[in-house]
Amino acid sequence: TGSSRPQRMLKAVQKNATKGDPKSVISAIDYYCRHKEWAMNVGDDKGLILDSVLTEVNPSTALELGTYCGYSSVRIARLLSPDSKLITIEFNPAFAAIARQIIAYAGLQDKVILVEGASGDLIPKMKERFGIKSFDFVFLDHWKDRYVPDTKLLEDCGLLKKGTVLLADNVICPGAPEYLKYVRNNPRYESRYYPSNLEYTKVEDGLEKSVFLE
Ligand SMILES: O=C(NCCc1nnc(-c2ccc3[nH]cnc3c2)[nH]1)c1cc(-c2ccc(F)cc2)cc(O)c1O
Ligand SMILES: [Mg+2]
Repeated sequence: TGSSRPQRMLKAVQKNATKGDPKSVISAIDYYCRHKEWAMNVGDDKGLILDSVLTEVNPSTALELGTYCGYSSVRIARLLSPDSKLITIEFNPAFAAIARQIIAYAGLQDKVILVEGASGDLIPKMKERFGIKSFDFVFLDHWKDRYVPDTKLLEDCGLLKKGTVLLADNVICPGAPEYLKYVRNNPRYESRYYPSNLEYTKVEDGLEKSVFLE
């Protein structure tokens, strides 16, 4: 059997990036996915918005739902301060295996805790397993029909505090219409849409930033 798209992406990183240099890992993936083979990373355009929100929030504990190959894990972890941590949840073991290698290649394995499993099962275990009181930042980039149930679960598990920032990818394409309705009509959130484009394409997409108010 041949290689998979994530395996080819890892090869491109090992060939074109410098070990321990997160910026070169990000550029190698963006180059490969723009010129060789599209893949569902948040990408360079939306990545700049992710970077600016992260710099503003400067989270001590961040959560990512949907690791895929680790592109956004690297984008997030490279901007975290020394004792901060990113916990990233990935459902697909094959994706997780590649993501671990890409995160390690970037030299960020000490800042990233990659957990394999379903978000719905793992979110309620965050406190007991990782000693998390609450998250300062959550990046939603997993199955789009999980955005609402997992946001509600984070609320119910007391994992959001006043000022926690949720940033959701793909609210236009593939789209998360129920999520937009949920956060935009909810007095507990202050939401704002950041227009951009679907990674490596001219198709419209964007990020929704929602601040938890209580
Ligand atoms: O499906 C996406 N992302 C999700 C992957 C994932 N990686 N991990 C999970 C997970 C992780 C824990 C989970 N727990 C329960 N379900 C889970 C699912 N899901 C996605 C799709 C597109 C896309 C756009 C246009 C197209 F024509 C085709 C595709 C673009 C994007 O930026 C995406 O993020
Ligand atoms: Mg996405």
